[in-house]
Amino acid sequence: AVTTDAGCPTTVWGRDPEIVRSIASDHANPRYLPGVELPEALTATTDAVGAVSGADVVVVALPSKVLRRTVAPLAAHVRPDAVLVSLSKGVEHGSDRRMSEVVAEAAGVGRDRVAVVSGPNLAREIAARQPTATVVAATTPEVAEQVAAACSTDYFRPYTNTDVVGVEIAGAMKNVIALAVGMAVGLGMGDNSRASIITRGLAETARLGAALGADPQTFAGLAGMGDLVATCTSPLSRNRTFGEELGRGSTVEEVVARTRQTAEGVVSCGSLLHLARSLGVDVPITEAVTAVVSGGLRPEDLARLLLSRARKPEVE
Ligand SMILES: NC(=O)C1=CN([C@@H]2O[C@H](COP(=O)(O)OP(=O)(O)OC[C@H]3O[C@@H](n4cnc5c(N)ncnc54)[C@H](O)[C@@H]3O)[C@@H](O)[C@H]2O)C=CC1
Ligand SMILES: O=C(CO)COP(=O)(O)O
Repeated sequence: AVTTDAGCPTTVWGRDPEIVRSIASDHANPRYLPGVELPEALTATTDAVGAVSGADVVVVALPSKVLRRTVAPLAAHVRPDAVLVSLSKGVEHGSDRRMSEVVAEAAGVGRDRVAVVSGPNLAREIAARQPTATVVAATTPEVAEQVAAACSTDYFRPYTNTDVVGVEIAGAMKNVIALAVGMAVGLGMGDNSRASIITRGLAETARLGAALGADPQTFAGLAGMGDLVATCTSPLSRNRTFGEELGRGSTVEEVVARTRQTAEGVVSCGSLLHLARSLGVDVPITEAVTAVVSGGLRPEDLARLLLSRARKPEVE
């Protein structure tokens, strides 16, 4: 919808013929965006090859788990000069690859042709055209600017950045931190606990980013603090809501069974922990969340575990 509003003819691909028909004919997606009116100019198709063939920008908005296998069959149909854009927030299980790396590999294109859009961008609020800002990151300013121009509207303001690593690590980590905040809320903890987890979550995100060569300033920006605050404080966040249900006593399996959409933090906390350990980076909140998700720790023991760690300087 944003690219359509930005004046770019846009086609959405979907697997479910009923949803595709509804987007194309009724300008609505009652399953995912009830009550939202989509732009009349937005078209939709179940033909993925038709959707990507000829497109100069291909936007990939898939759960991290299915990204590689969904993009790979389309590789031969992507225009050689097309730019691919990843909206996905996670780290691939098994390879620890960032989403833009997975897109580049699956599509068989250079990393300089893959951009990332990430920021405080809850889908429902954007669909309702509520004002927000975001970050478009690409290895070159030219590609970032091309994508920014394609999604710039009077309610959606993109800022460009060439720190792809920082933007993606921030987007993946904030989901894990939102799970921890959700657990605290579900357990009845208040604003001090929430703010402490958000702030120390940002500290461990920046530490991991630094070890991967990210620009420290990215973490104070929209894709860092901005998205972290939006996700950790919004009832619209699937990750925070998932954490809340864990905090109230549900098991991971029970919440997964009840949830139709993806809570990426559950999928990627283990990979992020693995990545951090391989670099010798301390990520205590991610470690605790991974322990809860894998069944090795009860949410009610999470605070005690984090607070009993050895004292240390705030800034190291
Ligand atoms: N929903 C949101 O507010 C935002 C989501 N993101 C990120 O975007 C990514 C996608 O998120 P959502 O759209 O919310 O996820 P979702 O769980 O709603 O799924 C997105 C779409 O992928 C389709 N899909 C699922 N499995 C598939 C498969 N095997 N093959 C092809 N398509 C499949 C689903 O049918 C759905 O239409 C995630 O990484 C998320 O972190 C980023 C910013 C905001
Ligand atoms: O990434 C998001 C907002 O920027 C969406 O968060 P959730 O995946 O937790 O719903």
